[in-house]
Amino acid sequence: MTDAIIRFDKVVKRFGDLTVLDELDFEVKKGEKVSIIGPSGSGKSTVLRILMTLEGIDGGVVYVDGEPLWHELREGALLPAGEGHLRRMRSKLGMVFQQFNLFPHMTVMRNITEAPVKVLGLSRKDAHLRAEELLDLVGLADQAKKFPHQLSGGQQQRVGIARALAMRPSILLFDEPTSALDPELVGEVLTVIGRLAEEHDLTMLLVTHEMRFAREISDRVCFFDRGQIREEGTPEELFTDPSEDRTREFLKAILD
Ligand SMILES: Nc1ncnc2c1ncn2[C@@H]1O[C@H](COP(=O)(O)OP(=O)(O)OP(=O)(O)O)[C@@H](O)[C@H]1O
Repeated sequence: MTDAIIRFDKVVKRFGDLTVLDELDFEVKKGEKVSIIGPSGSGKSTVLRILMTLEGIDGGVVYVDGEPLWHELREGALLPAGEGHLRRMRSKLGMVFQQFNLFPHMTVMRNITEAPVKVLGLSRKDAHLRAEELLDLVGLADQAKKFPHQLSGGQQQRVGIARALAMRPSILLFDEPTSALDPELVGEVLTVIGRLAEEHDLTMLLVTHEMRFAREISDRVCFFDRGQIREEGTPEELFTDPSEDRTREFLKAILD
């Protein structure tokens, strides 16, 4: 038995001839905050996209909350999952995207309440009350009636975070949430993510090129290279005393 809420067990992912994940073993414990860093093209975003059921897998098994994500156990055999199973499993996870992905024609409030009403079946009133709490949490209580184009990138990303939280996921995934932002707007988004990291029950998995997050907020940092975890440890261990040459080279290039 393991207390992992996310477990990749020898997961293989290919795009044509390209093997992006090569029998990847990877675990995240409940409540843990984990950063994935590594060179471009090493498969970091693919890990998140598989968890969000946006990409299938070609081998191995992914477990979320103790259940196979891409498979269903039927009569003792692991068979490909049906749409109902995927939908149920997907509801455990929320994702914050690099490009915010807000609905441009909807107000901030509507962006946050739409899925809870349509997917979770919440009443408009309950969804609205919850959205107000979340807007407060991300420091945007006075922006509910605005449209995305009336907000800065940092504000849009904070709406993106509120929107993901509105679905009450137990796991929150972040795919380079600050890389589309002007440098002066990164801090406000990091502050909100840092606040969320104090929530013990929320599991967070973050792909980032922003070493401040990896350093300050995560319990564990994983260095990805060519579809494998080459090295992992606490931020202290990985940033101050990496044991692998590849990690050292990567950190030197990114921190110089
Ligand atoms: N839908 C796709 N079709 C074909 N190749 C893909 C697809 N998605 C990703 N890839 C390739 O898979 C590899 C891993 O992509 P992925 O986005 O996971 O990398 P990454 O580590 O997140 O990179 P980056 O830091 O640049 O975002 C890359 O070589 C990419 O070009």
